[in-house]
Amino acid sequence: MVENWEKLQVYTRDMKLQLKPLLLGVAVVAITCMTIIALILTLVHRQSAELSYSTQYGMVFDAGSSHTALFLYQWPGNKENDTGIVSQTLTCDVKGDGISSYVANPSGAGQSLRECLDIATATVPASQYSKTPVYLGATAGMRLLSLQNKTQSEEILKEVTKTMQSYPFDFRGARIITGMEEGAYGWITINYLLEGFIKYAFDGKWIHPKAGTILGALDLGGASTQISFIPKDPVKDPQLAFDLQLYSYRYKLYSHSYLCYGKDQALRKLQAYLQNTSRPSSTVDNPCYHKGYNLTLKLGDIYESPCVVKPTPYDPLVQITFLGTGDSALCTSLIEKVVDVTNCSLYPDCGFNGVYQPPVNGEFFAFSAYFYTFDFLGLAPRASLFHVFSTIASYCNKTWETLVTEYPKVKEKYLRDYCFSANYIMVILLKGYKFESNWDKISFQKQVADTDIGWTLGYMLNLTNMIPSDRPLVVTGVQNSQWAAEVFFIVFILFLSLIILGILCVWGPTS
Ligand SMILES: Nc1ncnc2c1ncn2[C@@H]1O[C@H](COP(=O)(O)OP(=O)(O)O)[C@@H](O)[C@H]1O
Ligand SMILES: [Ca+2]
Repeated sequence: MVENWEKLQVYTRDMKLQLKPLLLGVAVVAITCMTIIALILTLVHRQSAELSYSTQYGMVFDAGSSHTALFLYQWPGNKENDTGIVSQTLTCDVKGDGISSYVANPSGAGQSLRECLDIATATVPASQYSKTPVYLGATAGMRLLSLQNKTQSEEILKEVTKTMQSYPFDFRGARIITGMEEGAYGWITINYLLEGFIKYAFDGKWIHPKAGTILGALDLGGASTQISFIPKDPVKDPQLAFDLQLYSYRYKLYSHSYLCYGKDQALRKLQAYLQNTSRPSSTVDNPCYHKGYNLTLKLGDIYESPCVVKPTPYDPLVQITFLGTGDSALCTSLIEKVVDVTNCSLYPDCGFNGVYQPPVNGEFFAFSAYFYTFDFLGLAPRASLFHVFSTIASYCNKTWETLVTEYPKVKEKYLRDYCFSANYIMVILLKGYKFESNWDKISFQKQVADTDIGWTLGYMLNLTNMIPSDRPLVVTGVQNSQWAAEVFFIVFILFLSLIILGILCVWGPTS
């Protein structure tokens, strides 16, 4: 018995001696292999996660009264709830005038969009076409046309729809947006780009920026102009109040769009006023045009718009000639005759033409034609009131001959209109919106973070639900389920290795 017992002990000891290096080897190999596998799996997980986060695209046509432009945006996929993440990939200017000018040839409006759609097709990866939403929003030019002739405006929208649907993108509609939307979306664009709604802090938390970091928006188009801001006190007229809930915060926005008060329609009003006061003469001085610049128009060019009242008698083919006199002060006083800055009968607070407006509040960005005009005159982003007035006066005072030699590359239409536009801007900003004591709060800007300021980005963010009404969740680099799988796998390997090492320890040193 004793002999057998000793034999068994010797046998076991020999076995242990033989197995120990084997088990140790197995443990080391297992730990190494599993660590490698864990690393590979982690990498694979991350890679596949990155693939599923491929860049997404969205685009919006801004069909303005004077021209149409396409804006293509991109953002990392599945991170739509983040903020400050959407950026502008490209812009494309559609050749020709705005879509409302295609009354006689509606299919031409559709055709005009093709060039930009082709460029977008070449830019967006083919795999993303069907996931790329495309919108068209038409503004005041089409608003006016639909007032004049609804059938014609519908015909044009039908044609642009047809063209957009013939591309492989996710067509989400072509419509006329309201003035209120135009104002509110411009305001959303600015504050989204400036991270005024929500900020991603260094500690990984979403924070709501301090009050006062929200800016107001001033947009000057050709046919309408918009003002949008958060007033100090609640908006009294519910028709001009825009209630928004963005990332759990409520904003009570004041927004108004003045139809017919874009700079091109305002110029028509001025021309109509001059024509009316000069009748029956067929020539009249225009102090908003430069000395040496004469312009002959048919009455139809002035009066074929719902923004002006036709005279009686009226013959659209009769001609009138405007003779430029380049007098800034006179130009301003004429503008004050077509923009009613005195009529505030309904409310103590008002903008112009009797429209209710609470006192302006906070900082503002002025974009579109505000920017083009002030940038051309070297007054952007900011200049003192004194400098602004003297610059405008000396520009208006230049003869047409001097201007053409000084700026050979600038379009005649723009060069001719900057004097009027600059004076118009000063009238509506100072006397209309009452920025007299807040002039230094306005900054004339075109872009924020390489993205154009306009209503299109806000429109897309809203329609694709990229600005949730509630606070976004913190987004990690990979999906949560993948994280869980990876963590579980690593813990499992460590556990297994510990068991093997434990067995070795229990068997203890044998030699
Ligand atoms: N480079 C420029 N210089 C001056 N004015 C410009 C320039 N580019 C565009 N504009 C003007 O800006 C205005 C843009 O208005 P638009 O967006 O077409 O109309 P709306 O917004 O009223 O539908 C037009 O009056 C156009 O002539
Ligand atoms: Ca516009």
